Amino acid sequence: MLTVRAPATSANLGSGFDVFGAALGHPADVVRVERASETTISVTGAGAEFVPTDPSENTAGVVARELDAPAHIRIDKGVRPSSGLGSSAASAAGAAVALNELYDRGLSDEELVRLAAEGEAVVSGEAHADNVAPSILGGFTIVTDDGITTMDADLPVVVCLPDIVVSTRDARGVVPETVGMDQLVETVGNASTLVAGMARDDPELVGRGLTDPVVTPARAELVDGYDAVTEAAREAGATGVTISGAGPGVLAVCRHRGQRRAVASAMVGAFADEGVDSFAYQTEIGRGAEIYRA
Ligand SMILES: Nc1ncnc2c1ncn2[C@@H]1O[C@H](COP(=O)(O)OP(=O)(O)OP(=O)(O)O)[C@@H](O)[C@H]1O
Ligand SMILES: N[C@@H](CCO)C(=O)O
Repeated sequence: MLTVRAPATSANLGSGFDVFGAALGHPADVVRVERASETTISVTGAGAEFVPTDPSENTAGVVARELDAPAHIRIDKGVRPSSGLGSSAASAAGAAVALNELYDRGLSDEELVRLAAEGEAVVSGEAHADNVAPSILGGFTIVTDDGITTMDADLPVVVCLPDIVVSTRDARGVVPETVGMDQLVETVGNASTLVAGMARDDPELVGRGLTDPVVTPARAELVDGYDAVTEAAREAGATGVTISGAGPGVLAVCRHRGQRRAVASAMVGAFADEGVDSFAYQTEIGRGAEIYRA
């Protein structure tokens, strides 16, 4: 038996659609694996009722199949499904790290990310690595076809999770198929600013770099109260706000840890004013998946 904690993640970070991702200090999925002749899956925790236990439909089950590593897999969901916090990715990442260790396969970090991305494909239809990379590697990650770049980053954030469901499939459906040159230039500028900010642990630069003129405005239509919550977070001192992953989670970057409480309370209050219940995680960019009990 082996246990792995795989953290929630926030993909895109506004200007880095399908490229940027960051691991969060919490919440996390806990994945327990035990060798077996056939893979079985059981799921408990946040939103467990929405998670398939058929291994061919569960991201962790697909990882076991791809690695040819059958196991009894127990997933304790800390990351609510369809949250924008990389829920399905956390299970895939946890399973990849756990099964690699359980079966002593010796995969490299990059191979583990590719394997976990195959697990993700069962949910989104495509193998995205922008959530699984930070869940496995930790910190801030940049995923391109040519490889993965990782960076440690120390940044306080708040992620507010409204009680509405937005599936990644639906959120991808509203993304514009083309962009104008002005939007391209703005996006490149913001993405570059964000990377410089991550390298310097500078919340002002990261906050500025979260702005995105293309994907976030289209997706904001799917998140009731998004504009009001953004404004409230900024008024409470956040340097920047964006949709976390495909939504509906909303991520705000704070200047210092002590500010998170006020930002969290402002975001929850703004959602409440729109008639939406929500919960805010006061967290930070954190570590990747950890094997914490063998
Ligand atoms: N192990 C798993 N954990 C969570 N969801 C899973 C898992 N396996 C399959 N799913 C399915 O994946 C869907 C949730 O994934 P989705 O990508 O929509 O949300 P997310 O991972 O929270 O968001 P995002 O990728 O935007 O951060 C649900 O429909 C759920 O049934
Ligand atoms: N980059 C992906 C993350 C969610 O899987 C998206 O925003 O659609």
